[in-house]
Amino acid sequence: MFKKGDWALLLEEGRAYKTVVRVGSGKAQTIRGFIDTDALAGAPHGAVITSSLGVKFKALPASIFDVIEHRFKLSAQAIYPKDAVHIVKAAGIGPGSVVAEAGTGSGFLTAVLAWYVKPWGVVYSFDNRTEHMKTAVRNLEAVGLLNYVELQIRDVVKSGFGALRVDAVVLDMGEPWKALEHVYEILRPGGSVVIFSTTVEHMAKSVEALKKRGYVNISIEEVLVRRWKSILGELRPETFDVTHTGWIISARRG
Ligand SMILES: C[S@@+](CC[C@H](N)C(=O)[O-])C[C@H]1O[C@@H](n2cnc3c(N)ncnc32)[C@H](O)[C@@H]1O
Repeated sequence: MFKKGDWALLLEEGRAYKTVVRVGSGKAQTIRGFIDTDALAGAPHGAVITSSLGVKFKALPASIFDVIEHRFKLSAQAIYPKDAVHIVKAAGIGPGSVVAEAGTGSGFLTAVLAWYVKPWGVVYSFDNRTEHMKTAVRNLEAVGLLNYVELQIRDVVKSGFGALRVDAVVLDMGEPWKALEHVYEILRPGGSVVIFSTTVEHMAKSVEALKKRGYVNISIEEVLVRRWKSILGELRPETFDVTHTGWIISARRG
């Protein structure tokens, strides 16, 4: 049953349109008319709700990825979910992990990291720009994950990460190779560093710096996801899709 404050995924009946609304937040505007989200409070999962334009939606509990995709605000280029979950795997992150991240940006990746380290772990997340941090706070609050994140305004190239000891470090920032010296100081032996790079030049500099600093087990991976139409009689790849995002470079502190 939905309760006030839950996120609901609304699937238009018979069509591909979907959106996410917050239960009990009054009228929510969609391209199919207004939804009375108060009417969802107390309704069972799977209930049908009708918009002000008479369009019917099936309401299901939204996943963390539904909320990130439909409701997070963007103030810097964000990591796509396909890359975020692969970063989690590459860094060996799980419940209880202690992770440092730079930069926070809009907190898309931070939310995914926090989702995986909870309920015992923590994500220390750094950004040198206040305006991005404000967006991240708003996004993390929206999904109830702020308690698992320690945010700090800090230039990690100039000032490092402070006195931390972490299991993994994730870098999605300009010139991450310049932060690797500080990463080494906080990473426990055997811990993982993961760098997200969007260009070949960026990737080459990161790999070179990892080798120079003695990191081991360096690996470069790219996550390619091809979406297909799920309409019977039209089962084929989507015509338009995201083609390139970036490379995930991972290494261990030896
Ligand atoms: C591409 S965005 C990160 C997006 C984030 N991973 C997400 O999924 O929302 C890069 C961020 O790195 C921050 N940044 C760049 N250089 C930095 C530095 N030296 N120290 C800390 N943060 C830095 C920028 O301010 C920016 O917010």
